[in-house]
Amino acid sequence: MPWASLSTALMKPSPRYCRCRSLIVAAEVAPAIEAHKVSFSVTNKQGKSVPILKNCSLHVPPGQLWMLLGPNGCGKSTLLKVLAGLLNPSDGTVNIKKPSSFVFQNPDHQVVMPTVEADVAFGLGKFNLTSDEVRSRVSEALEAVGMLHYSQRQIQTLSGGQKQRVAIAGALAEACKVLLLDELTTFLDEHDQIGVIKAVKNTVAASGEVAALWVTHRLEELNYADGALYMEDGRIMMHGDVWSVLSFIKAKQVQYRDHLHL
Ligand SMILES: Nc1ncnc2c1ncn2[C@@H]1O[C@H](COP(=O)(O)OP(=O)(O)OP(=O)(O)O)[C@@H](O)[C@H]1O
Repeated sequence: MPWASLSTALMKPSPRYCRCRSLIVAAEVAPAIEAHKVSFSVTNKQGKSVPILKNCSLHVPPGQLWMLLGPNGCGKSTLLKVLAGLLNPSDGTVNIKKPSSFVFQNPDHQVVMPTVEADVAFGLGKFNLTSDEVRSRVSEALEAVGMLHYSQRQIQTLSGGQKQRVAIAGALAEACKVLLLDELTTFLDEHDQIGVIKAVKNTVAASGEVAALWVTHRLEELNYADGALYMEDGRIMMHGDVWSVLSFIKAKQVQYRDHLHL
């Protein structure tokens, strides 16, 4: 999707964008997500190495929600997979607080058990917890994403956004420190979209230690971000406070329109 076709509705500054002080304070804290000069290449059918990620460096402090933006095919999902350890970088280093959890785009691929409660408890089997401990972790996680009232509901009766929130609760129940979220709102209507993003924002802010990196195409979602990254052609072009990144994107859109003589 070219940037000129993206929503420009939220190009005005808002108090949420003025997080410079919190960013400076956060910079003194060890990042929850850190990548240093990460590159990733694939080998094509001709045996030639094709670079997908080029020298990407980033850091996300604990207790913050950051967004990763950029045009289609620039490498956002690949970067998220490298951060999650699903792909090995060709070069560079990744440091992520553990446990971390990757939540995918399609809500129907996230949930595996028949009821909400059973689904959130599903990943806890490996921890050797008592049933009281499991119940307490499941309730706290569902409460965090605003889904406690749904604990006995059949999964198939939930909306897409509610399924995403259950998937996030599953990660929280496992005490994950990092949430890597790949275009969660793509298949959701506006109401569900806002519900999921608020659940993540509130969870991250209330925990003070969970960090989330959220891939999106929707500029309006930046309203909820503490910081942002903008990628193009496998490179991170901007990394910092939301207002600076938005200004950068806006300048890009103007350049693009001028180029097309619009
Ligand atoms: N295994 C692979 N083999 C060959 N090319 C790949 C592979 N994985 C990713 N790519 C290419 O790398 C580029 C980046 O893909 P990626 O899915 O990370 O982009 P993206 O920014 O997430 O895109 P979108 O916004 O469309 O989801 C694309 O050109 C894609 O075709």
